[in-house]
Amino acid sequence: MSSFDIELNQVNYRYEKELVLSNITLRVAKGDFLAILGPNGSGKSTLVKLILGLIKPTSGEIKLFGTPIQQFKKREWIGYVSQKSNAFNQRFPATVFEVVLSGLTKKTGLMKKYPKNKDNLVLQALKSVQMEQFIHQPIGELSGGQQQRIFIARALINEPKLLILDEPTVGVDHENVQSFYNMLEELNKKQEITILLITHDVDTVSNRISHVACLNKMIHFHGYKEEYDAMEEDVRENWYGHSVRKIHHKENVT
Ligand SMILES: Nc1ncnc2c1ncn2[C@@H]1O[C@H](COP(=O)(O)OP(=O)(O)OP(=O)(O)O)[C@@H](O)[C@H]1O
Repeated sequence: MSSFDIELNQVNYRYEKELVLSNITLRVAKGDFLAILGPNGSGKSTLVKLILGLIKPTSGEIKLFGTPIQQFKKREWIGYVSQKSNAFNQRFPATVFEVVLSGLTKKTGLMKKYPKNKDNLVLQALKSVQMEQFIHQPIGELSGGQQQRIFIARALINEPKLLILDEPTVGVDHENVQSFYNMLEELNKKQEITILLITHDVDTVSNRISHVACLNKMIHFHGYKEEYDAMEEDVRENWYGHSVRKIHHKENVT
């Protein structure tokens, strides 16, 4: 069995006439914490849609946990949190418990009921994101950052091996962004969950990630975070299309 959680080989994708992703070859190993960087419209969300199986590549091959995506059945191994998750208004009629439970994909029995230990599963997922004290609260009463943690718990209830996050800190205030990334780091290091994170927030997340991939229609760089840090600024600007801030990760330690 392949040691890669995600493997893309020479993947192309076009919407109508526009080639959005070109010759993408990318491998994400178990335990990697990969940040995908790229300017607006560079194909980041399209790449995620391909990995989630929501769209099919125009050409090329995608494997998940060593299995071609067409045959891959273990959907519960992959948790996904989008940037728009944290958008409930105050009156949304669901509690934190209900939102987390709704993420459970495996149900038991003929009638597809929730398992007997469902309360415990919800509690464990909430503990992983340090939100267990909010279990009975209406979701709409939580802040954007807290809601985003609840959506991560919703993904964690299936005990995924891989977590995909599309700009999860959009709408999260600056103070809470650091603790949000601390939590992701813990999930990665302690629970050994592989993380693929789309972000513009390179500076803040820099301490936590192991790898960086720079995408702008094609993969311009994929390697260890240290190699990315060592790259000259003008090289990065070349693929990014405009100036990008250099990472000073040691200054960001909390
Ligand atoms: N459903 C669609 N139909 C046609 N073109 C699309 C569609 N979705 C995205 N595109 C185009 O594909 C390109 C890549 O879009 P994508 O959303 O993957 O980029 P992105 O890197 O996620 O952007 P952002 O950072 O702004 O979210 C863009 O040129 C976009 O206009």
